[in-house]
Amino acid sequence: MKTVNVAVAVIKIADRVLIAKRANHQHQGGLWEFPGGKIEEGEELLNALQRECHEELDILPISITPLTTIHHQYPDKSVSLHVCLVRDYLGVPFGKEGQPITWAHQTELNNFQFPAANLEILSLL
Ligand SMILES: Nc1nc2c([nH]c(=O)n2[C@@H]2O[C@H](COP(=O)(O)OP(=O)(O)OP(=O)(O)O)[C@@H](O)[C@H]2O)c(=O)[nH]1
Repeated sequence: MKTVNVAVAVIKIADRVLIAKRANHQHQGGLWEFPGGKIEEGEELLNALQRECHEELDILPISITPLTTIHHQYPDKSVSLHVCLVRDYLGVPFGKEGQPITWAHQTELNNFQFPAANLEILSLL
């Protein structure tokens, strides 16, 4: 199965993390996620991360640090999540694609349902 490379932004300001709800029709739909999306052919990770944050949230991350890479096999899809920590950005985030977003306190992240691949990310925060 072909692996999909995904840029994932953990946007963390003080003790709060920005999460978004995936639309029902999407892969792993209805679950909460960190903003991001597929890295295009020949695209650099940081560029993909900035592009996705602009497309989904209307912000431009300006402080980006690689956090980890997670390889996960779903029954129908294989993904490599290239996770970066964003500590600063320009703009005011909103769900540009109509998706609900929220700033969750890091201690309450366990109350939200995430895709299985995200459990490892949550353990790092
Ligand atoms: N953005 C994002 N994707 C995630 C997370 N965790 C996780 O398993 N994924 C998986 O990564 C894959 C790519 O994400 P995506 O669906 O947002 O990418 P996209 O918008 O470019 O593609 P699409 O057009 O297929 O929806 C999906 O299979 C999704 O289920 C996460 O926290 N954030």
